[in-house]
Amino acid sequence: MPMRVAIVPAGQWGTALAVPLAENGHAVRLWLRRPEDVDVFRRTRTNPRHLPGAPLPDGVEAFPTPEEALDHADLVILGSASRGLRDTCRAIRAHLPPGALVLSITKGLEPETHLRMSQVILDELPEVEGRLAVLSGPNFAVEVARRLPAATVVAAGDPAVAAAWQHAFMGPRLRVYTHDDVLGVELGGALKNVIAIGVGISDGLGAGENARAALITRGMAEIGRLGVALGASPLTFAGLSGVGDLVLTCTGDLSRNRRLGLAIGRGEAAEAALRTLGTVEGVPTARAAVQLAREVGVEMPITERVHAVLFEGESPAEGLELLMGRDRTKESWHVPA
Ligand SMILES: NC(=O)C1=CN([C@@H]2O[C@H](COP(=O)(O)OP(=O)(O)OC[C@H]3O[C@@H](n4cnc5c(N)ncnc54)[C@H](O)[C@@H]3O)[C@@H](O)[C@H]2O)C=CC1
Ligand SMILES: O=C(CO)COP(=O)(O)O
Repeated sequence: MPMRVAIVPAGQWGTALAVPLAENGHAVRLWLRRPEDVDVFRRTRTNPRHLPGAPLPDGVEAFPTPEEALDHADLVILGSASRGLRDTCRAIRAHLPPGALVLSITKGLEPETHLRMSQVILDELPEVEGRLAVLSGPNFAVEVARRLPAATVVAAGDPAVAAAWQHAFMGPRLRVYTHDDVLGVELGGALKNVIAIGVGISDGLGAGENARAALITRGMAEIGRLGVALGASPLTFAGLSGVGDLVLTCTGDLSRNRRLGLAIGRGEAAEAALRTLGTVEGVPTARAAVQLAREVGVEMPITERVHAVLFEGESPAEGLELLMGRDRTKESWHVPA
């Protein structure tokens, strides 16, 4: 049955997700935060600020206010970067249709509170408890918008909620799997961005392909270690939202996190790279992840080094040397009792 879907706000990822939804016959409304972007959309049917060169199908409309975008919505997608998610929740609260299902597509941890994105949403919008799901997986927005084949995961506490989103999105170009481990799915999507910065740094330094594979694999180990300590199921990290997204982001040059790392590894200024790249979620997430890992007493050596390079003036070469010089250990996801 065709539904009304609001994407609030629609950045690169939210705009791309309008494509499979509209192709499934749903009426999609985008909230574009700058009114001039709405004018451009109405003339060109594109969102050039966030997703240039990707014309959107009939059935997608753009509006300058959340109120208009959310009017009679059955399904609501929160599409902000992590830094704007709280403000987004506050901006939509008064206009959120009662009973609408809500989906988080944001990958990150809040630096000040270490909360996952679904926890931030519930903090601001407690009334959506039971109606909230998260989507995460190996998905570059530009490829989804170009209708290249992709697979992703929707996780929710209530299987019927996850199934509703699966039904809304699933089509010939997008496979959607459901999951019940919200914590594990969200952590995989958030923490892999930090490792992708690390792999980019290593590649930018010219450390080689052996180093890249080692960082990806040991990165998975430390993500799993933190995840399990926090209560996630270890097998979640073997799935699309875990190793799937980690591999994509660490190896795909479309990744902004990887590209930030590449720039740093080549000796370029991080600030300049960040200005060009825009949203790079691994930066704020690195802060939260390091503190969270210390709080629960698990080691995240790669995340620690990325944090030190980003925020403590450590050089990429020093970071690599420190990783290589760590004490001998066994290969495990060992979590202290
Ligand atoms: N672009 C991609 O390929 C994918 C992105 N994601 C995730 O989706 C999330 C959004 O990323 P993109 O759409 O790529 O970023 P983007 O930079 O294209 O869009 C960010 C959106 O957040 C809004 N925003 C930024 N600061 C805000 C604030 N202070 N208050 C309210 N709104 C604010 C912007 O207006 C824009 O609509 C990120 O967490 C990212 O990790 C997930 C999968 C794929
Ligand atoms: O999450 C993503 C791919 O799954 C997008 O990666 P970047 O945010 O690094 O571009």
